[in-house]
Amino acid sequence: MQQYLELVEAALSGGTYKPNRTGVDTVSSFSEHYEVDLSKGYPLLTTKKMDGYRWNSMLHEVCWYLSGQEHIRDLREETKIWDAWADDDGHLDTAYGRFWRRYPIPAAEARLEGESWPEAADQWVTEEADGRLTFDQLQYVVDGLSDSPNSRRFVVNAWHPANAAVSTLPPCHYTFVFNVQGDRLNCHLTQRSGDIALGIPFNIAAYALLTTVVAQQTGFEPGTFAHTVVDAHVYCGRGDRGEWYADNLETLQARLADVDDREGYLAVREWLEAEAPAEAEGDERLDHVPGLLEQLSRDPLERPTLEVANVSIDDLAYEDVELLGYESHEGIAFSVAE
Ligand SMILES: Nc1nc(=O)c2c([nH]1)NC[C@@H]1CN(c3ccc(C(=O)N[C@@H](CCC(=O)O)C(=O)O)cc3)CN21
Ligand SMILES: O=c1ccn([C@H]2C[C@H](O)[C@@H](COP(=O)(O)O)O2)c(=O)[nH]1
Repeated sequence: MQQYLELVEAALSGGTYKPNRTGVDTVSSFSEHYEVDLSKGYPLLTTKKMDGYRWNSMLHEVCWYLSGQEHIRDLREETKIWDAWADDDGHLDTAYGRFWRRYPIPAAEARLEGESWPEAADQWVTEEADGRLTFDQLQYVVDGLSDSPNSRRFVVNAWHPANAAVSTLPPCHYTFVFNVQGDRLNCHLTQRSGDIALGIPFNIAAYALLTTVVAQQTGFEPGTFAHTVVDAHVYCGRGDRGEWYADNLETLQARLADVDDREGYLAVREWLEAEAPAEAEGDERLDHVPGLLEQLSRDPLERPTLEVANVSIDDLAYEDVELLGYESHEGIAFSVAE
């Protein structure tokens, strides 16, 4: 997908050096945006291998979101990608699916005079085992798309400000809006923070799949996936390796400006590996820049397609989604900054 390569190129060429809470530094760019037409195929990256275990992780992650579970006890049987952020019981402080499917409704005593809130018996409201009321934002949107497709209120929000202020990892992709134009269902995702090498390829695949599923369930064609990433960053390593970029980013960017064909990115990578201090033992591949330069040197291949069984968002399971006609370049290993 050319748009992804342009995102990588934009962040590396225009970004600034930015340390952050993880201790793994970044090259970061503000407010990157791109759009993908889903009618032209499924935007699973082809410039690195995304089928096999990566596809498995991504698809189980989407099924976990749809489940509305607040824990990863089922998800961690299938993939380790969320393990580092959960406790031994599988509790996770990041509420994606839980807020999509079970957003908290204020208790009766917390409501102000004149405010409108649904009651326990109302549509899309669940009375939880302990009596709390929650709201199913995703089902509300799916039903609304069928009943009043021209509505401009199809917002699903995973951000709760008070929770986000104390959460160990508040949601990164925190709000999305569906919007119908003609027979096309479009989806706009806003992400506050995006790990370009590891997180974003999964995020693109997940929301393109979600849009395809919701379109199928509501009788629309999958339209455009639009993605805004507020802090779009490339991790560039820990310690001396990360700090090297503080002094050398300008030179790297001058070299990138001189690249005039894909091969040229490999020469930049060679220069970087010769100049930058080696990554310390245990920190290998926390610098994502070399791997992304390798990716920039590769030509995107034809997009695959998706075949999704006709099942509701409640029932969607791993076996219901098939990836067809996928071919890719080799996999690239990156380590995750915790
Ligand atoms: N730094 C960072 N980047 C992220 O993308 C990220 C976080 N933290 N924290 C929370 C979640 C967890 N996510 C992750 C975590 C790990 C991989 C990862 O290691 N991906 C490997 C494949 C691993 C596998 O499927 O088992 C890859 O090569 O894509 C991807 C997304 C996305 N999020
Ligand atoms: O779906 C996801 C989840 C997480 N990320 C990345 C973005 C950041 O690199 C980290 C989160 O760190 P913060 O300090 O909370 O921003 O995880 C992603 O890209 N996609």
